[in-house]
Amino acid sequence: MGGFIARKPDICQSPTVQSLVLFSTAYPFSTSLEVNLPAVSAGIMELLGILNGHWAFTWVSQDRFSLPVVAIISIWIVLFSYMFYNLYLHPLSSFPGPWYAAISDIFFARTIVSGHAPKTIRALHERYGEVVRVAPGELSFSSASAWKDIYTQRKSGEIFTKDHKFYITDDTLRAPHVNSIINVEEHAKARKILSPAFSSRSLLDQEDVVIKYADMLMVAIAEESRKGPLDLDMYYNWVTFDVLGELAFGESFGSVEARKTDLWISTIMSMVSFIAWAAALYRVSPMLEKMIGLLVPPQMKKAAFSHVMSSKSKILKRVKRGEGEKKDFCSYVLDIKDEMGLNDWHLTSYASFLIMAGSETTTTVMSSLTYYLCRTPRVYEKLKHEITSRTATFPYLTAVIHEIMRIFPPVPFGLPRIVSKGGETVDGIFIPGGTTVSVHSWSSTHNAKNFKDPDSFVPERWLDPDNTDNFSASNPFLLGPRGCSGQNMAWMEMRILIAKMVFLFDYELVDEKLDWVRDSPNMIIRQKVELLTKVYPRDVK
Ligand code: HEM
Repeated sequence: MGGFIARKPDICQSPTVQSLVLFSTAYPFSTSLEVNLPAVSAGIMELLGILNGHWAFTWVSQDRFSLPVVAIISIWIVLFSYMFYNLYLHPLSSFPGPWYAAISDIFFARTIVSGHAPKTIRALHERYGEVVRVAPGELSFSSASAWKDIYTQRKSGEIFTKDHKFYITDDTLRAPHVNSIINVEEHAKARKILSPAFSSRSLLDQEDVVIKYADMLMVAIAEESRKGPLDLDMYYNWVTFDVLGELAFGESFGSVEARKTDLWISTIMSMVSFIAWAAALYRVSPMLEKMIGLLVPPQMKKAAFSHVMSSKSKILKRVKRGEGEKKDFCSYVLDIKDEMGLNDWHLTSYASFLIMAGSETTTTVMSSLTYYLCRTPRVYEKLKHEITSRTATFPYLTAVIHEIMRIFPPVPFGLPRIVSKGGETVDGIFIPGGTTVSVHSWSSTHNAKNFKDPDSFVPERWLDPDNTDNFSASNPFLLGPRGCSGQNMAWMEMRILIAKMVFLFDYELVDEKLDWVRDSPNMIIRQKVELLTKVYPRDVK
């Protein structure tokens, strides 16, 4: 027995215990809904005070446990109470979902970086229904009506804001850009200033650029295909990046011409993985996210850093060059530079986002379509017939593009938004304010309630007047004020590339066992998969 009065202060007064308690309460509850954080922390301190007055006090005073041990036990109690609270007392506790997703953010964080998020979340929807609690403060939806409820303006005039846990920004690697600005007014300003870049007039100029690079690509494919099978995913990547390079910086990456992947392109996937890791770590603890450099594989960190540095040098080169005859995307970003207080990191971030947003997505559509056309010769023949007969309009081509973006949405993830203060109704259900909500795109387009035979590639569904599918459940470009600005450009580019590919070539997959859905890892967006294809220029076969 030791003289505890002299040796042991009240454990609640210990700065170490206090900071541990505050940290362990603050960070888990910070992901929770409209919780009064000081009140929760005070409650837990009170609880520790009671413990201190009873067993902890006695046990420490009797030298059975040292102060650090009591602190650790106390933290376990706090964590246990947190999990218990999440499971049984939380405002979302009545929503369906697995217990392991409800108790902490770890399950969802792991899902983000697992590479299998679309499959995992779809399986949860199939098991628990159209609304699933995927994290303590987060609900995922898969119904058609939730899209409008979550992403468009509410009757009250409010818009659910983007969730900062996902759209993380800092002043260097992830400086805010048009897509990641959280503040509604600030975003509206940035979007408005950029809008001329996406007008119908600009689209006409952009079409010339797309045709130029699409023609170069066709020549490259025709010539290279004589040497053996081609990884078409890489070829599509070259062309979409070159187009965006020219449109964004007034200078392409020169990949189609050199038939070689630029360093910028080769590091972009590491940047996306880095962003996915940041989002995953931030959910577990903002402190962990700050240590991301120590936690992700060194090659990923190196590639992400090199990507940012090459983006920065590209944008600075563009700024130095000044305005040319034609405006590029950078011209519009530079127009808002002073008004919005953008520094070099912001400019880098804008450029990097615009290029990534406009190229990886389109590449995904092109590669996925090549795969599905090879696997569904009926559709390929029908499309070939439409394109080679040069009709005035191409309704089947349009249906094919809708269907490929349904079966393999380029952004398959649920884009998270925060329910406004006071709560709102989503899909007919009242959701408390502060809840993170999203429509999981992949689950919505593979929900059998929305689409018959959701795993079958059937473009005809988009043309059949008697079809009963719910087309409003497929929104590859999102809806509302935060929807894709470049969708007209994307449609134009996809139509040109697909029409040229189908007009000029027949193709066949080399790997008979390739399963595009199973074999495409996903980190927010699809990661690269080799799409080795034997290409036959039509008159050669
Ligand atoms: C098939 C191709 C494409 C798909 C499926 C697609 C999809 C999307 C989606 C889902 C968003 C919303 C992201 C979010 O809320 O976090 C988005 C935003 C955006 N996309 Fe696209 N996109 C495509 C092509 C393009 C192209 C070619 C451009 C042109 C550069 C572009 C520019 C943008 C921009 C600027 C935003 C941000 C809009 C804002 O926040 O105001 N996208 N896109």
